[in-house]
Parts: sequence; structure tokens; C-alpha cells
Amino acid sequence: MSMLMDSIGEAAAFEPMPSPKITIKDLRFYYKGDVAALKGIDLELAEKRVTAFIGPSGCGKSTLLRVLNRIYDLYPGQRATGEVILDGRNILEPTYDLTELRSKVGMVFQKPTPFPLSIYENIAFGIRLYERLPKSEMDERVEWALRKAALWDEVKDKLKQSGMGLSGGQQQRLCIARGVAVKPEVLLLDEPASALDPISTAKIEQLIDELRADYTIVIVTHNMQQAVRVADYTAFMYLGNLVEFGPTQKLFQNPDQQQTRDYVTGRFG
Ligand SMILES: Nc1ncnc2c1ncn2[C@@H]1O[C@H](COP(=O)(O)OP(=O)(O)OP(=O)(O)O)[C@@H](O)[C@H]1O
Repeated sequence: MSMLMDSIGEAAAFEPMPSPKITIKDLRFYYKGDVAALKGIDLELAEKRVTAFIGPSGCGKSTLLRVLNRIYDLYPGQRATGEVILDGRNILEPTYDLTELRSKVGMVFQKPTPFPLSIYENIAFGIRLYERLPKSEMDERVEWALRKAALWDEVKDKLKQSGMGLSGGQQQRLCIARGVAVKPEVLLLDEPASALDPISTAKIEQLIDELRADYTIVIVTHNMQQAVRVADYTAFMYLGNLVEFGPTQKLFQNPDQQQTRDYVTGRFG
């Protein structure tokens, strides 16, 4: 474990926490009624760093991620209280423009979800929701996004073919390309590699490593080794609470809480 951490965790362990891109204050979330799935979360997500959410099944990792782009708004009855401040503004305010939010905060889901469209259109479709680009600029943007997602070389000769015809790993990179194509500032990844083979997983992790220079990335993962490999900071959650947050290396090697220690050493969960 320690060798794995040399490259990633080390920098974060010694740097002062960079300024937060997102500040979460006393966040509570309810799927229905008064049962809270998140019970008062306070957390800062550092700008242009990777933060991982870890914890046993049902602890609220995906719920917390889904609040960050208000995707829960699509489901009547679900509600959040508290504050999620992105660049100085609380995104939970009903007046916050959702189109603007979704252009700033992109999301990639656990299962690859390409549209039943060509590879090119999978990317262009999302861009058109926010921008009108002339054809030549659209072509450039599509290529740029596919290159960012390390997929260009594999698909450049078949852009008109269906995105559904790609392998699972390629589909997931296509979804990441779709996510970055609109140039968001924050990228939310919900277990992006859990449905993938080890080689595709390694490609996704390498991609995250490259994207960290330009984006604030938040990743939910079940895989603790993955958190160690990709995340500068890690948040450990349990039963809707944030138990501990810190530089990944510290959280895994020298956590403050016994509960964290038990989890990261595999004693429960
Ligand atoms: N659609 C829903 N309706 C009602 N309760 C839900 C819904 N989705 C999740 N929950 C509940 O909210 C809590 C947190 O779930 P969440 O999916 O965020 O956990 P998680 O940590 O992401 O779990 P996993 O690792 O299994 O994906 C759980 O108690 C879960 O049962």
C-alpha cells in the first residue's frame, strides 16, 4: 500500500489544503419523509484536486455526489437542506439556474450510458445544449474531448458508427469525453470503473490523473486501492455521516478515528 501512495498521496499530505471549489455546510438529504440519508455533512472539495468518497454500501456516497449537481431534482419528493457553495453561490437555492449548474458540474455514472447515437453525436449532442458552434469548431471540440478521454486514436476512423458498438471500457471513456466536452469545472464520477476490466480500469485511472490538472474531480469508489491510486483527498463516510476527511495518505496510513482505521484495514465493511 505505501508504495502505491508514494506518487499521489504524498503531495496532498504536505501541501496546505488548496482553496475549495465547493464548500458543503450542514448538508442533509431526504429521499422521502424525515429519514435522512445524509445527516449534516461539512466538507470542502479542493479546486483542481481529486477527492474520493469511500465507505461501506449504503453510507451515502452516491447520495452526496448526486447533490453536487442537483440531479435529485429530477425525482419528486427528494430534498436537500444546508448549503453547497460553488464559486461563492449556494447551488441548493431554488433560483440557481440548473442549466448553468449542469454546464459547470458534469457527471459520469457507474454503468456506461452512451446515447443510441453515433460516436460523434454522443459528444456533439451535449455541447449543443449549451453552445452553438459552427461545424468546423464542433469537429475540433469533438476531437479535443475524445483526445482528453484517451479515445481518439481508437475511434477517429469510425465517428459515424454507433457509440453502443464500443466495448464497455470505450463506452465509459466516451461518457467521460461527453462530460468534458462542455468544459465543466467539476467532474463527478460515480464508480466509473466498477463495471470495467483491469485494463480499462487502468485507462480510466490514468485519465483521472491527467484531468486533475484542469478539473475539480470527485469520485465515489468501493475500491480502496483505487482511492489510494487516484485521490489527493479522501472522505470516509458511514451511515450518512462524514467520519473523517483528509489527505489520502494520512487517512489510509494514520487516520484519526478508530472507525476509519477499522474500515481501511478491512476489519469491517
Ligand atoms: N432512491 C432511493 N430511495 C430511498 N432511499 C434511498 C434511495 N437511494 C438510496 N437510498 C438510501 O440512502 C442511503 C444511502 O444510499 P447511497 O446509494 O447514497 O449509498 P452508497 O454509499 O452510495 O452505497 P453503495 O456503495 O452501495 O452504492 C441508503 O440507506 C439507501 O438505502
